[in-house]
This record gives sequence, C-alpha cells and structure tokens, in this order.
Amino acid sequence: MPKTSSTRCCGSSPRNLSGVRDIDFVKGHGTENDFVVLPDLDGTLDLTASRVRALCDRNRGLGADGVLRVVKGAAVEDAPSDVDPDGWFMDYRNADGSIAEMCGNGLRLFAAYLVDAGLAERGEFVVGTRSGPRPVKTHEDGSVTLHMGPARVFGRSHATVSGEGFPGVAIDVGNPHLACLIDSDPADLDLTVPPGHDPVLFPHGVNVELFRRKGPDAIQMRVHERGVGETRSCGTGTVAAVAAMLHLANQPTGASYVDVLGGRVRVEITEDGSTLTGPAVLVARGRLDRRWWDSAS
Ligand SMILES: N[C@@H](CCC[C@H](N)C(=O)O)C(=O)O
Repeated sequence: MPKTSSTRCCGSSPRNLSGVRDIDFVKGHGTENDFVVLPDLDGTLDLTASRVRALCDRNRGLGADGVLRVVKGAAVEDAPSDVDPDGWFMDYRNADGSIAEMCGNGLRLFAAYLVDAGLAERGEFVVGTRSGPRPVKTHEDGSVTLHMGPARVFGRSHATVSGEGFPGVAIDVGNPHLACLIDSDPADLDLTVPPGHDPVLFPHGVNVELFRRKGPDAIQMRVHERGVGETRSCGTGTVAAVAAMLHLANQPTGASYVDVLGGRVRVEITEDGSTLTGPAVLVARGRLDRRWWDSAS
C-alpha cells in the first residue's frame, strides 16, 4: 500500500508568520554528489537559474551540486516527446543554474524520494528525464538501479590538467563526457581548475573523468563536472568511464565497480545499454523561507 503524499514533505506547507506558504525541500545525496529536491507537484514553482545558484551556494543557501525539481512531464516545456506527460519528471539543474540532460546520482535520489513521499511504489517504475524515459528499480537495502540507456562513443580527444594532456574517449550518456584512462594516481590531480577540452567536439561543455584500473573488477575515478566543478561522484561519469575502459579494450560488454571520492557504484554495459547501481540517501526535510526564495529570484 503506497503512503499518501501527505505523510511526507509534499503536501502544502503551513503558512509562515507573513501568511505566505514556505517551500518544501528535501536534501540528499548519491555517493556524496548532493542535491536539493524540490517537490513541484502542480508545476507552479518558478525555478530560475538565479534561485538554483542561491540554493546550491554552500554559504548563502542550502548548498548542493544540483537541484532536482519533481514535476509532471506535461509541465516541462522541453521534455522529450517519448516521456510520459502524466509521469514524474526529473528537472535537473547544475549548481551554476544551467540545465543538463541527465544526472545518474540525482536520478537514484529522485527515485528514492518518490518512494519515500508515496509518489511511486517501491520496486520498478519509470522516470522522465531530458535524455528520455529511464526505468529505475529501488531495492530493500536503499540502493537503486537505473537503466541509463546506451553509452555512445563519439570520438577521441584530450583533457588538459595542470598543463598535461590526457587522452580520452568522448562518450554520450545523454550528457557529454570525456573519460580519460590514466596511469598515475587520480588523487594527485589538481581539479580546482576546469580541465581544458576541445570546444569543437564539445560545443556545450563536457564532464571530464580521470580514472585508473584498481584490480580486476574496479576502477578509481575523479570527475570535474560541467556546471559544477569537481564533485565527489558523477553517476553518468561512472558509466562513461566503464564504457571508455571497455572501448579501449575492444570489449563490447562488461561490468565494473567504480570507486569515487564519495563511495562506490556498480556499472554494467550490456548489448542493450547500461545500468548503474548505487546508494541514495535522504538526509533532511525542511522548508525554504518564502522571503528568501523571493529575494533570490
Ligand atoms: N552529477 C551528475 C551529472 C550532472 C550533470 C552534469 N554536470 C552535466 O552538466 O552534464 C551525475 O551523477 O550523472
């Protein structure tokens, strides 16, 4: 029996002292890639880029790598045509206010939120994203498996870090990645500055992964995300890294654990596409002060 939406955070919040309704939020993370979840069940929230930047700011806002607006597909103007208009849609925004097509860690958290809020039943369901409908499965232990679609190789290029060039594979996982297999320890890299990349191959920017093999069934990875900076994990990036590793080894399919700064996920590349399994953690529920929200417009 699913919980009703009123049991959790997505009913109308009480009015504040000024008589206006505050705005519900949930904070959570997937392998420490952290997000503010904003339930917008009737599609009325005006989520401007400026408000996203304020929310994600770790000093003047809540602090996060991104924002996940929970909304019906019908309310999203740029939703792909194969997304169910009556289904839940993950409207993902990067911390700098930009829109991205897909977010793997965010989608695990989004799925966990839907179940927790009684908006979906535990088990298998489909979530709409800007890279299309994504089947998800929530597990008893709190982990979530995502069907991520194909990881498509579209070229070779270089990332430049501290003046050094690292060859990599360009991979489309709904969003663009440059996954570079390196010999050295990723922990030694300085990712405080965005890695240089080829703007012709990546006209809309790119997420850069630097990874090395760590035993027979694991890789170690760091990532610099487009629109965010270095994060402690990137779900689509882990899929890109495993796809790149297999591509370089001329293996069409395979699987690997991926160790990121914030934990471990498992990626499988199959004939049909790819899956990503990892944790999703709901940390807190609260309310944004409406006056703060209005001032951040
Ligand atoms: N952290 C995400 C990816 C978020 C989008 C990315 N920064 C982009 O701009 O493409 C993940 O877990 O996949």
